[in-house]
Amino acid sequence: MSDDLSKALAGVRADIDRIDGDILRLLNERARCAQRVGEIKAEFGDAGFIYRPEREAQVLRRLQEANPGPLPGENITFFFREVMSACLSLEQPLGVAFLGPLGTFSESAATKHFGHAGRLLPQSSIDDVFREVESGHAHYAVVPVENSTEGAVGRTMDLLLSTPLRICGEVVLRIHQNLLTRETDLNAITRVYSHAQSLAQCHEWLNRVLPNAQRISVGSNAQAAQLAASEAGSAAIAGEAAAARYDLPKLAENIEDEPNNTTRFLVLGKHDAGPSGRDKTSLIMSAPNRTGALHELLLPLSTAGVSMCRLESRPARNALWEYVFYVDIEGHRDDPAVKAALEKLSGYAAYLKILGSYPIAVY
Ligand SMILES: O=C(O)C(=O)C[C@]1(C(=O)O)C=C[C@@H](O)C=C1
Repeated sequence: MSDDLSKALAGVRADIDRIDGDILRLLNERARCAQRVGEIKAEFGDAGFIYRPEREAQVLRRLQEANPGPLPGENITFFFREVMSACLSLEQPLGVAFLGPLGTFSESAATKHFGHAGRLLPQSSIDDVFREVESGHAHYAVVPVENSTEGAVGRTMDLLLSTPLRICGEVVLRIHQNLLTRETDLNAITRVYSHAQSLAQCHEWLNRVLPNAQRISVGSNAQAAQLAASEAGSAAIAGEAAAARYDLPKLAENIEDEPNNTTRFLVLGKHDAGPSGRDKTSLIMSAPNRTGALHELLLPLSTAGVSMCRLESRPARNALWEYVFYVDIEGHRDDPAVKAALEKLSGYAAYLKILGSYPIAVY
């Protein structure tokens, strides 16, 4: 290194060292504030629910708006989620259940939302994820609910019908699929393992590039990666997290057919969230079995000026050819317009369950 270069770098590096020192001091000062918040919650008998999704969403939105750059807003969100995760763990370390094994997109969604200080509790089925929180073994659950290419996740939708848990947040994750294998030549691949949804998301790519490989559906794409890591001639379709976890090279990247492939996850706990200013409310309802009943059911929403952002129907399971409707609306259940619409709705609906109000995902 030339002397001039060393001198020029030393000056800027001294600035970086000084700034890092300031950041370190400020981070710990912030952590002490969070500890104090925890003590205040305890003093006021409010220690049960340390995690405050509405407050976290407000913090992240404010910082995104205030961000002058050059760091992109997405990075700011990532850093501050980690900061809040670390601060929260000083108040109370959170156990977060999700569909395992480690390396699934559900794990990525759980860490994206709760940061790395959360205690990850991988489960072997979506039923177990719900049970883990219902029984009090975990504080929160993160479950996939819909994918932009493949639609609703049926098991999650069905379990929402009967669970006492509440939705307190949502996580939106861009899904990039990769072909993971120890093989170095596509021609050597005779079997491709993945979760059925991931196989479907890469259907056209597989038809084009590996038309003769057998497609084998397994419980999760992390499990697929485990299999591909141990069997010659096999590959897995899975995400970055599985590639890193099982040390599998990527022979092809971003092989999903739909470039905007995105999955929405729900955060479930024993409470919903307070109003954050930009919220959603999720409901399940059923209409009486007569002409125009669904129209009547949705009318209170439009007359109150409440926007509907999602409507899905599913078989009621307890009666043939009867359906329940899953509806997401904009706003918090405490907002006057939403409150009025829900009151009206409860008069029309044969069945109405409010799953929770929660902040719209920040990313
Ligand atoms: O404001 C609170 O209630 C806190 O507990 C502090 C804090 C934070 O670090 O900003 C931590 C955890 C909560 O989920 C929300 C925010």
